Amino acid sequence: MSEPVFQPLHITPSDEQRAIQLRRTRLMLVEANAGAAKTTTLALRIAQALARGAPPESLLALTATAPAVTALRERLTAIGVDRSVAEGLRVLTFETFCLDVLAAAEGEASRALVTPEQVRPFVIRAVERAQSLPEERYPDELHGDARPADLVEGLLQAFEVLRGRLVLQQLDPDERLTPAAAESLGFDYLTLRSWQCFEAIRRGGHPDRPDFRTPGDGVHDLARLLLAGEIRPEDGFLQQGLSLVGVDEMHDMNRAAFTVLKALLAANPRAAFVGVGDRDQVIHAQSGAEAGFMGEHFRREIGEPEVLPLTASHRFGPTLARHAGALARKPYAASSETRTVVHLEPCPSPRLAAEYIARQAQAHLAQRGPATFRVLLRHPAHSVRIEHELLRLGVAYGTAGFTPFLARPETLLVRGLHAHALGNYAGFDTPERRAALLDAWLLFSGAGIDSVELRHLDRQQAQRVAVAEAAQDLDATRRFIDAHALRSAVPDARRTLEAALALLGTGDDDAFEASFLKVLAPLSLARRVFVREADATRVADNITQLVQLVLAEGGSIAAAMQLLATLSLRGGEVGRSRARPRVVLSSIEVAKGLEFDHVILPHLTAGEFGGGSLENRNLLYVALTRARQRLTLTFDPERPSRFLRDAGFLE
Ligand SMILES: Nc1ncnc2c1ncn2[C@@H]1O[C@H](COP(=O)(O)OP(=O)(O)OP(=O)(O)O)[C@@H](O)[C@H]1O
Repeated sequence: MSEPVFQPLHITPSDEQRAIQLRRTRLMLVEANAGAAKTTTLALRIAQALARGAPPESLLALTATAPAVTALRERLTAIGVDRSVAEGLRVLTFETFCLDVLAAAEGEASRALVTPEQVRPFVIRAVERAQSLPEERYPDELHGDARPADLVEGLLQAFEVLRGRLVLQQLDPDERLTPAAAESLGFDYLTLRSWQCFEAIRRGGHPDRPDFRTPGDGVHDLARLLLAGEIRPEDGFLQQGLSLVGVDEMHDMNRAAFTVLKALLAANPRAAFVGVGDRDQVIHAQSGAEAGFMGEHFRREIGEPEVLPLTASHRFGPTLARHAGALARKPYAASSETRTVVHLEPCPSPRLAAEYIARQAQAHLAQRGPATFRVLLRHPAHSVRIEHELLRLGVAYGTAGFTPFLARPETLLVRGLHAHALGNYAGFDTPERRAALLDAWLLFSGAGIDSVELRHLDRQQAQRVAVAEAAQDLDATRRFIDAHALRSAVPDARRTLEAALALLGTGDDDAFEASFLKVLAPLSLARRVFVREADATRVADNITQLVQLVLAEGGSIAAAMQLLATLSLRGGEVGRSRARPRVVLSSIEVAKGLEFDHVILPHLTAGEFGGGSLENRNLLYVALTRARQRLTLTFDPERPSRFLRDAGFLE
């Protein structure tokens, strides 16, 4: 009897796609260029399994990131898998999958610490513990000039690598850590001792589960427990009766995820495996992602896969394929009927670029078709001017991967300082808006809530209650700023904020232009709050962009602030509209795996897109290859990015 063959809607699969869809090989890998239909073909393979009668719960698709989950779900419904079936399928990030397995094994989920700011106190405690353990054999290796608080950023980065690469698991269990062993693992002794203490704090205190998990710890903990034999493939937690395991974006896999995959395949010997990826899209190398897991490691540790090709891009035409191929230095064919237009727009200043992009967005919306329009940004600070122009023109837009600039705490702080200095709270007319403003004040002032009535609550809850109460009316808001946000501020922050208030209180526009940024010192202000230097820099850049924008308005500072208040109200209305916005500004990371009819990639100017590192090149490669019909690149003609030449856009 011939078997049923799934027939997709809207597309006619190529012979290469059909081969992957129908092949019953146990292990299959597909390495292919962006847009060559990897995700679609994985979706076809899953749909084929359903057509053969596989129960939906026996199918599992895993990805490294949340955007890749969205992309695969979209493809499944696009090819005609019934929406209710598609929604019921397990398409998960490795992290979510592992957290589910751990919750089953441990009986209860551990609490999640998500931001570096939440993790910071534990890192500091870990360093202090490492430096004071009485049994330490190499105390001299652990004391330098830096204070533990100054080490946090570097340690968090190192911890991400240690987690993803399972570095300490490479040591013999009986081997003690020595400075020489640390060096052979590529880390300094203090980092590894601090990590051991951090892990002891994180995992101590409860016999069955860690006290908390940070992002990546789901995969890390499950991999660790598997390697230690504390959870075994045959224990049942991984035996899930699977008939198919698919992995999308497999180039983003690290050692920890690979360890879980290996155990999962061992626990489900009847499951076929299909992995798809593109080594030029590795953008998570900082957590140990390596294309080798779809190459030599796979062969050595899991088995010899059948490798099937997907040769040509179905997303865009030959011109864009040629540029993407030049950038990644590899052959790139296109079979798409689409003649993707590539347009270079020289923009001598960021302001001109923002105006150009906003006009393009406006023209796009005027067409009223279903086509999608996405502006992909290397840095969220680049969105400030663009959003400003969009708001001016009344263009409805959304953001993905970052907060709209008017809702960012640093924007609220600058507006709030001006409002407080002049007693004019225009734009802060609802309790929600005032609460957001007060949260921003508390964030940057470092002030805690010290109230006898709220002592029974933790810091976050106490802040929520106190802020909600103070935001009820304007007078209470004002009083709260004076009595809490300023008076209980950490001394440095208080001095800075009071100086900024004094400057703004003069109403002197020349003084604002000459000294506001000097007085506010955004980078120092942000460094007090954020652990990662990159976050502090981003926030400081946003403040600088905002101040430049206020100055560029040309009129008085008060009028510019009033305009921001008006635009903020308008932005709020846009945000409340239920329709899916057809113009979206996003980071490149969250656009991975997705595609749009018109993509604009601004600021391909020297120094703006990051250096010529492999990570930046891969980010650009991902960004370019999101376009279907039109790709627009803006750049300063005096200082074009070297990538424009590498990709053959410029001679
Ligand atoms: N046989 C086909 N005919 C026409 N279009 C197709 C066909 N197969 C896939 N496509 C279309 O090609 C586009 C790219 O497919 P897909 O997103 O699966 O590529 P990908 O290789 O996963 O891309 P990326 O690496 O960027 O994630 C989609 O719009 C998809 O609908």
